[in-house]
Amino acid sequence: AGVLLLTITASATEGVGIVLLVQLLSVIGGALTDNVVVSSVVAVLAYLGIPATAEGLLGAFVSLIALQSVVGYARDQSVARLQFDFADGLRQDCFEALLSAEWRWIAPHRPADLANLMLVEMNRVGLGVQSGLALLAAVAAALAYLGAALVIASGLTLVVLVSSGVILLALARVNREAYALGQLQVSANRSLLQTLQDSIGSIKLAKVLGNERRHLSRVKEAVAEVRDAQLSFARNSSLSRALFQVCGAALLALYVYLGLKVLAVPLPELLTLVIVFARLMPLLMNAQQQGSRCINMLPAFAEVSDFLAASRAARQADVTSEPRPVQLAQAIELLDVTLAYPGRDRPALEAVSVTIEAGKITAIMGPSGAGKSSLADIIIGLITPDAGQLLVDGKPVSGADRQGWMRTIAYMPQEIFLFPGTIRENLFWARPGADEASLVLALRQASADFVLDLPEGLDTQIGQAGAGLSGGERQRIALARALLQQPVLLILDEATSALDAANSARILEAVAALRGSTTVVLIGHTPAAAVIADQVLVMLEGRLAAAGPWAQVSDQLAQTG
Ligand SMILES: Nc1ncnc2c1ncn2[C@@H]1O[C@H](COP(=O)(O)OP(=O)(O)OP(=O)(O)O)[C@@H](O)[C@H]1O
Repeated sequence: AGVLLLTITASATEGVGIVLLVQLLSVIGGALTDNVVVSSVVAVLAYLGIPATAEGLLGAFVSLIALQSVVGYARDQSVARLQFDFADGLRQDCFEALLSAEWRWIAPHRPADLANLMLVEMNRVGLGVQSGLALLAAVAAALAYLGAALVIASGLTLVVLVSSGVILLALARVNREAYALGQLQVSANRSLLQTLQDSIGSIKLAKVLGNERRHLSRVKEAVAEVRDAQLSFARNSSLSRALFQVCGAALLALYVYLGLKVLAVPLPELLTLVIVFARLMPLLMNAQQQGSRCINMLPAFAEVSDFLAASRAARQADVTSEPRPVQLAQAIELLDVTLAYPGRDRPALEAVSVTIEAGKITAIMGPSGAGKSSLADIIIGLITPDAGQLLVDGKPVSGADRQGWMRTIAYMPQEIFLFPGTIRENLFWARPGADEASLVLALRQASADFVLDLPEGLDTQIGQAGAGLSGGERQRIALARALLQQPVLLILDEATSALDAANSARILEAVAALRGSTTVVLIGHTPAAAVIADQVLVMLEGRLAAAGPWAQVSDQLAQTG
């Protein structure tokens, strides 16, 4: 509302300025214009003690322009603030909606696409808002000029109005192209970010394989795609500006001719009209340019608002701010669980029923794609199965309990994440403000007490994503962080598969020591984990193929081949 008020005020000063100008010309020409608006302006000036002389009018004109500049300055500041407030607010809404969405909806999204949406497209939305407000300002100023022109010479102004409308209509095709180019820009931005992320993520591999040039040419292609979309839009803008200028000049010449020869408009008014139209044309041109920029940004806005609507529709139901922790005393059961991902012929899980006893270690094994991670996602409560149930101590985990159940679980994926900062800060993520003794105990339990021997101990800084530590060290710190949570259930999803035998054995030893106190689920391909497990579940093509102690299951597998 503030921006609108400032825009209207700035525009009104433009209109009044013109009226002052016509009055000035009348004074110079010696004939005062007999017009209600002009005489009102003169009356206001008289009230302010400013005489309707050349000096008085010139002084009023300069003061008015100064006022206009001050208001314009304030408006520009407000527009900039509004632009960022809008984009930042939308960014925050999108991120909140993303965090609150069901994992099943989030999982297929590529991180680079989400980053592109939150960074690049959101900035473009901000620029669109800026253009929209500039369009509003240009239209308001044009209306003020037109208002002043109507006061001075209504007939001629109507001709101007109609012909300006015709020019704008003629540019409709240019605007349609601006929209299509905006859509192209969205897909080009997305593919650039994706290509950059892939290439940066695989620099090490590129060096080893010696295919840096291939990466370079892929990035070059993606950059060229973005540049082409931007250049096409710049060409589109320049073309519309050039067309507008030529048509504007031709029309101005026509109006002056009509004013002089046909409508016999008095000279001071005609001169003022020339000024009005000479100022009006760039304003309308600016309005067209800003409008076209706004249209170009519309696909980015559509992308962002579609994403926001879809993530809100995928909102995890029954989210409460204070979830009740779910206790586990006897067993976790899956009953006839079936899960199918969209676009896949075969269900990822088909009628799977398993029991995981509390305090025991369960290993889920099977080849790649057998459904191990999907099974873990259902046990965690991240995904609700299409059919079947998750029971904890015989009670279904659904509604608000699902959130409470997730809070009691620690999950360690293969690609663990350490935040940049100290080891202590990383451990605090699991239990803020945990005392020294608990930290040391968790590190010992996770076989990560090497940390205590580092020169800076718990205050050792670790780089981005845990740089400066070996894979095994990172994994053990992550295990200590998971244990600090004092989880009811600990899930290690392929957590040792990237480690060497010695490191993997260390982690498994630490896990084996949890037997009796924590329920553990180990997911993996290797028998090493199965050996320490009380129970092994073997998955094959989405079905449970065997279940029991490793000795029994391995015999069964050997028999069936
Ligand atoms: N988000 C998803 N969208 C579509 N299909 C998926 C999705 N996640 C998994 N799948 C498919 O479901 C099946 C089971 O996948 P899952 O990740 O559970 O197997 P897995 O046994 O854990 O495999 P791996 O050992 O390779 O991690 C696979 O065919 C996989 O392609």
